[in-house]
Amino acid sequence: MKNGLKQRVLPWLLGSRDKPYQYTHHAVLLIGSVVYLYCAVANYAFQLASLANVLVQLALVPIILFIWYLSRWLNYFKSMAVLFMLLVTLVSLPINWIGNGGYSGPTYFLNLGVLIYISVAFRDLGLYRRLGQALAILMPVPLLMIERRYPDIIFNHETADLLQLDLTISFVATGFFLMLMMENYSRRFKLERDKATNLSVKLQLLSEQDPLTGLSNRRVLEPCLDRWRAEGRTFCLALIDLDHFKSINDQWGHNYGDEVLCAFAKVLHEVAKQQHGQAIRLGGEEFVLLLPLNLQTTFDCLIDLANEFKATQLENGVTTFSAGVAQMQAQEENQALLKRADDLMYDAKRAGRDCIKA
Ligand SMILES: Nc1nc2c(ncn2[C@@H]2O[C@H](COP(=O)(O)OP(=O)(O)OP(=O)(O)O)[C@@H](O)[C@H]2O)c(=O)[nH]1
Repeated sequence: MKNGLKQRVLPWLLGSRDKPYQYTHHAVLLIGSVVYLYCAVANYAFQLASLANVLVQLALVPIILFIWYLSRWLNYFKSMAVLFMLLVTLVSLPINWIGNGGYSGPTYFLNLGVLIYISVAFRDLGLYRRLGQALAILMPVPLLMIERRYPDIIFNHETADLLQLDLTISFVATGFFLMLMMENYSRRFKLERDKATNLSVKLQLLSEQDPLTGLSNRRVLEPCLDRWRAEGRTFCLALIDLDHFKSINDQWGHNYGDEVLCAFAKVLHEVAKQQHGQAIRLGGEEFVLLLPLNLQTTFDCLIDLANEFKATQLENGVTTFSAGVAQMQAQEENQALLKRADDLMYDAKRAGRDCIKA
C-alpha cells in the first residue's frame, strides 16, 4: 500500500521526481489548497477571522487547484508558479492581515511560510525568486502603515483567548509546512549529491578504461607505479608489443586487428588477475603488465602468456609479441624503468620478434 502510494499516486499528483522543483511546487499547491480549506473552516468555526477573510480563503481553494491542474497537466509550470506566488503575496497576505488581527494576528507566520516556499520552489527562477522574496519580506510595511491610518478596517479577535488559539494553530501549521519544505529540500540535496558522487565514480572509471579492450589505460600506469613503490613492493614491468601488427591490419582489415587486440587483452588480463598484477593498454598494439614478482618469476609468467596467446584460436592464425621485462630498482624513476623495459623490448624485436628479453 505504502509502495503503491509512492509509485502511482504521488507521481500522478506531483509529476516526475526527476523534475524536483515542479514536484515540490505541485506538492505545495495541493498542501496549500488543503491548508486554506482548513484555515477557512477553523476561522469560521472559532470566529478567528472576518467573514470576508474566510470567503477569500475558501475562494482560493478552487483557484489553487486550477493552478495545480494547469501546471501539472497542461505544463504551464513557470507561469503558474509565478501566478501562485503573486496570488499569495499580493492577495492572500494583505487579506489575511486585514481580516485576521493585523500586526498582532498570525499573518507574520504566513509571511515566513511564503518566504521559505519561494526560496525553495523558485530556486531555478532567479529574478522571480528575488521578486517573491522581496514581496514576502516587505509586504508587512505598507500593511502596517494602512493599519495605523485605518485601524477600523482590521478584524480583531474578540478575546485574548481566541487570539492565542489562532496564533497557536497558525504557528503549528507554519511549523509543519516549514518542516516539510526543509526536509524535502535536504532530501533533494542528498539525492543530487549521491547522483554527483556516482557520476564522478563512473567518470573516473571511464577515464581510466580503454574503450576497445576494457583494460586500464595509460592514465593508470604512473599512479600504480607510485603506489607500489610507496608500499615498498618488489615488482616488474613488462612492455609488450604485438609483432607485425601493421601487416595484420593491412592483410585482414582493421576490424580483425581489433579482434586480435581484444583476444590478447583477455589473456593478459587473466595473467594479471592470477598474479594480483595490473594489465594496461598503453595505446595501439602496445601493452604493459605490472606484476608484484621478481624478475625470474615475471619472465616465466611472460613465457606462459606467450604460449597462452599462441594457443588462442584466431581466425587468421597465430600472432606473437615481443616484450622487455625490467624489475623496479630502489630509488628508480618511473620513466627510467619504462625506458629500460622499452630498450629491452626493442632488443627483442631486433632479435627476430616472438621474443622476451629481461
Ligand atoms: N586494428 C587496430 N589497429 C591499430 C590500433 N591502434 C593502432 N593500430 C595500428 O597498429 C599498427 C602498428 O604498427 P607498427 O607501429 O608499424 O608496428 P608493427 O607493424 O606491429 O611492427 P613491429 O612492432 O615492428 O612488429 C599501425 O598500423 C596502427 O594503425 C587499433 O586500435 N586497432
